[in-house]
Amino acid sequence: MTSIPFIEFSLWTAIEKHNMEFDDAIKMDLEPAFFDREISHVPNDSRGARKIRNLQQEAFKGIREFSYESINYWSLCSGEQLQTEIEKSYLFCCAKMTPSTYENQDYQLVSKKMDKKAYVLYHRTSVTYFFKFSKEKEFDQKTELLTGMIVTKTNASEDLQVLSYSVGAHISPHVDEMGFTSHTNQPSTFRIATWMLYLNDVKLGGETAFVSAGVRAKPVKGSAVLWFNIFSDGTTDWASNHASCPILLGEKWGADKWVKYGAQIVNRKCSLKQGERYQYPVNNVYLPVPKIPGRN
Ligand SMILES: O=C(O)CCC(=O)C(=O)O
Ligand SMILES: [Fe+2]
Repeated sequence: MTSIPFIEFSLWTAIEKHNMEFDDAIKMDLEPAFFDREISHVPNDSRGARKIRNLQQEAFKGIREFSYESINYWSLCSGEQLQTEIEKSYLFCCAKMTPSTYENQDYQLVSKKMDKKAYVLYHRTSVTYFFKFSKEKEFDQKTELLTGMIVTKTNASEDLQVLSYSVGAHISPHVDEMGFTSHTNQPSTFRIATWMLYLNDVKLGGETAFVSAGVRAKPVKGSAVLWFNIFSDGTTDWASNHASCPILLGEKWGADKWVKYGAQIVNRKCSLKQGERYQYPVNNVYLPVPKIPGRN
């Protein structure tokens, strides 16, 4: 049987080894795995880790380019405010719903169907599972109502993907759709938009961090975030680059509904210009489209 002193010894050895390597490496692009060190305040934490993090954060403050995605990732996850007032004013509430009419029903719809066929990937330490909702249109109809997009038609959206995160789990920065940027799949299958639901309240951490847009969404049970992944010419919009911050306390449950490009063609015009963002009406008024730093 393993003794407590042996576990303690192993733990301290691991921490020391980690710190030594960390201080040697002087990494400019830290992996998210290093991220929670600052927050959990591991005793004898590496001084190098703290110093580098603070220096980087100071140096790259406000620069939200692709190459600084890790820095922006921890900054957002640590609670830093990266958006300007003008940028903040572009965010709006799609629909005001009372939690009782909306979130409870979705939560039940989801939990009723859960089974064990979930999987984990390295850069996503959450567990994910796709539901077969082919016969249940109720959820898709609600999504349609709330997003103003076409969701219920055949091939208009993917099956709901449910995500479950335990303590420490995270998803690294990524985009949900590469569009014409990297592959030659049928454009109709592109994930034009992501509609992400939060199914529980997370005690600490677990925010969705938009590393390029410089904003994070706190998981609040019954709320959802909608964002577009591609420009109207079908190429990647790197402003949609996002991640899930590590869970520090509690657990996180979420669900992604990916809406497809093909089905939207009737009410969303293609653009003749490169890199143009979609415009969509809020209370029948078309809002200005913000310029957000992307990859280039
Ligand atoms: O859980 C989150 O906040 C983000 C999830 C996500 O990015 C994804 O499933 O693609
Ligand atoms: Fe994603």
